[in-house]
Amino acid sequence: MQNIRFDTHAMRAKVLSFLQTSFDTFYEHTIAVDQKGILTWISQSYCDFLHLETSPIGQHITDVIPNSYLPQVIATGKPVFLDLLYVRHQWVLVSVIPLHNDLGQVEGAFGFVATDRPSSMKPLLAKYNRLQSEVRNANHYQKERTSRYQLSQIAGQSEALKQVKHQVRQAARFDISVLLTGETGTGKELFAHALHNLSDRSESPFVSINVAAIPDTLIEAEFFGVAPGAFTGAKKEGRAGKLELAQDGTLFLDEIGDMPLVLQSKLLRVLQEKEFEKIGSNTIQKTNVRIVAATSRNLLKMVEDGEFRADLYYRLSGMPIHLPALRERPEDIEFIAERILDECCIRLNLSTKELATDALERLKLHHWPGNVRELYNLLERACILNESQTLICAEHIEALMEFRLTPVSSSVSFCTQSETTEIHPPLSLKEQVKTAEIQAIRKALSRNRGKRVLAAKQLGISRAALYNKIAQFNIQDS
Ligand SMILES: Nc1ncnc2c1ncn2[C@@H]1O[C@H](COP(=O)(O)OP(=O)(O)OP(=O)(O)O)[C@@H](O)[C@H]1O
Repeated sequence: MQNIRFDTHAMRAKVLSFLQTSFDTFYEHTIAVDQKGILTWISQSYCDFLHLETSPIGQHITDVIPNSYLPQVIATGKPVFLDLLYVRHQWVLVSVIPLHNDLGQVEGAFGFVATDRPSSMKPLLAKYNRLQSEVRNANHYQKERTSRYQLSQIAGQSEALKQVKHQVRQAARFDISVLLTGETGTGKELFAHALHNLSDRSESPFVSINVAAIPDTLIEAEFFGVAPGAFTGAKKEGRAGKLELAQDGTLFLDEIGDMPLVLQSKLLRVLQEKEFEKIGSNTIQKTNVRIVAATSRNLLKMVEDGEFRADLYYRLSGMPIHLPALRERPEDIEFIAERILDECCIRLNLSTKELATDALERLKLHHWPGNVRELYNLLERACILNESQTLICAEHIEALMEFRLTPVSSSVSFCTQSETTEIHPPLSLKEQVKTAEIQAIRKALSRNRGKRVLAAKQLGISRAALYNKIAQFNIQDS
């Protein structure tokens, strides 16, 4: 059933009426939109499920179900069969089919929810997750070159996030370089995947390279590849670099601020000339990739300080997109937290959990230096430690927040819950946060005997972000 066509209006009306009744019988919920995505019909059961008090007929589908597949089906004319969709804090199994007119043009689409019952979804979701992880393990090499996330999977309803999504959609339409900036853990990599998936290059590879994670001595080989027999010890058959693997697709350069100056010049040449040479080769290879770069560092400041090439900066930032920190969009915390709780419970095979109102309020008060990654780690621990609970409360959250801000005398100290609290005039929030970060970093470094990679992991931030903070706060290794 690729599409539905009708020879006459009368037949169309008859068939549509028949289909609506049948679908209403066979499926839990049904919905229909016109070619502009405006809702023309919705079953009462779907209204109930969505907790809609007034009829949504006449509204745009994304105002009712923000991540619906219907706009995609209208745009592409291709159906979606039995896919998972996250609606009203739970997964549902949906199908969407386009409706074509006599000229073959899409004139609307039908959506069906096959089931919304968590009990019947659980085995399916568990199997889905298991299969996904098997595929990941079995085909890790290939996986590195595929893009995993869609824009609709990025949770959040804040104006700031909507603006970012809009910019990503726009950037995806044009073949320009994109520079994603924002603090660690704000979702830069997630958006890079989504951008690739939305672009015309989505059928080609998505290849990522974390510049900060590769030693300077190896980065050129990783980037450009090595010609056969280039040097003693090199593989006889040579090795393809990430640039070559990303041919026709997207090359994601994470932590671009950590790129050595020598490689910056070479990357500039790739961007300008669209060609490169493998290490140990004189042959020039043509390249066709879209570069999406990301950094949590202040690249403009690095340009001023002579640490980053100005010409490369402007080449990379064809479309600069800034991701706001989580603390700047507290209204997103609820959506993201619920998504994380569901994901964690399914992945860890735990009973379903919800967030209590006081827990949400507590989460909104936190500063989130590690942004969504930190939130993810905290909620994952909350799920594990409160395995038998169905409600995650403020006290569960509080217990996991390593440092509680407690003003003591003229300075800020960080007490565990068992320590007493004195009330004194508080310092500014900025000062308190800074002190908290310094304390947290010192503690993580000392716990991990100065090993920064381990400390960064424990803090839920990237290695590069940790290096930045150590320099910024002038923290000495003890
Ligand atoms: N809006 C969101 N909805 C759901 N998950 C999110 C969202 N934003 C970020 N995440 C999750 O947070 C984690 C960190 O995201 P990501 O790695 O994309 O951040 P980043 O900005 O690239 O971090 P870094 O600068 O440290 O590399 C990932 O697990 C990602 O899936």
